[in-house]
Amino acid sequence: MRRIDFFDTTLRDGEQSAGINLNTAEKLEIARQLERLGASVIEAGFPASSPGDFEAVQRIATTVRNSTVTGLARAVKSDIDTSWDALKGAEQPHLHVFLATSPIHMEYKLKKTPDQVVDIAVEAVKYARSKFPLVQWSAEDAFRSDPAFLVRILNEVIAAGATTVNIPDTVGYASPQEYGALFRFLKENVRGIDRVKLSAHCHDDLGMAVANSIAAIENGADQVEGTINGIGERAGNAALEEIAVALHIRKDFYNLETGIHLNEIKRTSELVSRLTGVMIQPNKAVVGKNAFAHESGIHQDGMLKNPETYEIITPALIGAAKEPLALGKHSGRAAFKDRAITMGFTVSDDQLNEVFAEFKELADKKKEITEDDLFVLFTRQQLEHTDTPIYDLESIQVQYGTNNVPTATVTSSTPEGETVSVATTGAGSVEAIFNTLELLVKGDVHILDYQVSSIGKGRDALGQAVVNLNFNGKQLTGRGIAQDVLEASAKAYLNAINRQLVRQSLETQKELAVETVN
Ligand SMILES: CC(=O)SCCNC(=O)CCNC(=O)[C@H](O)C(C)(C)COP(=O)(O)OP(=O)(O)OC[C@H]1O[C@@H](n2cnc3c(N)ncnc32)[C@H](O)[C@@H]1OP(=O)(O)O
Ligand SMILES: CC(C)C(=O)C(=O)O
Repeated sequence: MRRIDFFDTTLRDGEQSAGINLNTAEKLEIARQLERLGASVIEAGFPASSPGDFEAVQRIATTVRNSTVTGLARAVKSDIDTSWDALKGAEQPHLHVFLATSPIHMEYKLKKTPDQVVDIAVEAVKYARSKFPLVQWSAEDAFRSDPAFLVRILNEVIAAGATTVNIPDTVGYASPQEYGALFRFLKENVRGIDRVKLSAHCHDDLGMAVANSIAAIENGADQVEGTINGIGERAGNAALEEIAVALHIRKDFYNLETGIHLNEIKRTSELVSRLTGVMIQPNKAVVGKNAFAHESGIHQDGMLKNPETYEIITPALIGAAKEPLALGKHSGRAAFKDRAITMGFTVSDDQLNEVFAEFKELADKKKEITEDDLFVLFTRQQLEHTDTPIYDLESIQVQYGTNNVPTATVTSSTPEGETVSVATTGAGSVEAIFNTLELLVKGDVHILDYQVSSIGKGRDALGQAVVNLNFNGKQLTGRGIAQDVLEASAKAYLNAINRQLVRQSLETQKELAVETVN
């Protein structure tokens, strides 16, 4: 049976969504889960773009073994060299190098003639192949390129040693018929195209990314690229979980296999949503909260008589069937560890002891510990390990009354190692907290977005806050979880600020390392 490879770019194109910033521990956790999901290729980042991306790609390349790990590079020698340093420890070092081929990108962005673009692409692929056994070349904005020019440049990059060629619809402009026709045309006209992998990369600006990816598959693509939950630049990328489930459910029509373990989809989707802070719309295909909810009487009647009347996908297929609650206040370490492993987490004994203590604390406060709560405990544990001095919230007190001015008092340790208490007022409790924290961090902070949600069900569910803010000119997203939403809000704010401190510290370390070498 023909196989379609899944190239996951959640950690690169997905992270390019406005406001998403993942740290290395979060990226590693997502990469491990993508490996379990069965992604053929994981694009872990853009190593030359920042020390943080470099570190994450390097960690993922040396950790993941069952998926190929790649990183993105411009057609520039220094980007390729930096990517090699990040990726050389991988099982099968793979580079993804790109250059735009559409008239508008060549003329206005690159300021190069088509001939120059061909030469730069060929040189970059040859140079990349002198280091990497696997090199994917992407024609950025391929769909808006002249098809004859695409044939010419693809002939050249394949001759230069590209092992995969990718034909992106960078701005989400294609319709399925047109995108499929382009793949058929390239299959029929490019020399050596059957010797390399042919890849599709679609964006969702007109809501057609998944349909376009499937059209490419129908017309000869060997690989599809996309992200979990469809996150990504602007309107996002093709949602990989939707493509995988569509190919499975309509196997009778497509007759293809993918290597994707469908029962890992729900867990992967939740992990990505929680760590990025990007909520999943309730009616989203496959992973939305309502994807399996049958509300109206006629549908419910049909479901009761025969579920197949209205249900084409079962929750169990994507791993969404919930286990009965197994853990509570009286549970011990063995059952707890077993549950962590079943949920797909990799935790050392030290980490386990730490999370177990938090679990016991939570079990004292809550009647029921759900899988959602456990998920929060495990992911939080992965987030908060850093050697960089950061702000650590010790306590928060808020005075609120309908006839009082809300006042917040925060006590926190600072990166300088002091413990300070600050207090001020605001128009509401949350504003009072944010104003107080702004005094604490002594910076220029603008709140761009703020969301609060509950994790799990019931009135004693944990509260999650996501704060998107601008701190001294940098856009950052922070997440906080606590029993109380005000505490969660303060934690989310400080989490965003701490991310910038960790990033700055990585940049300083890199500059010092460069100075030492020089
Ligand atoms: C379609 C996509 O998703 S492509 C991936 C997009 N992702 C990102 O851009 C995220 C990471 N990017 C970054 O951190 C920065 O843009 C960097 C570090 C890569 C470069 O930063 P800077 O050196 O400041 O350059 P800046 O971003 O302003 O401009 C990009 C430059 O790269 C050039 N360029 C763009 N694509 C390519 C390419 N594929 N190959 C070679 N050069 C390229 C542009 O023409 C421009 O060159 P110019 O400065 O001579 O005009
Ligand atoms: C780098 C390429 C593959 C890309 O992200 C795009 O064209 O959208």
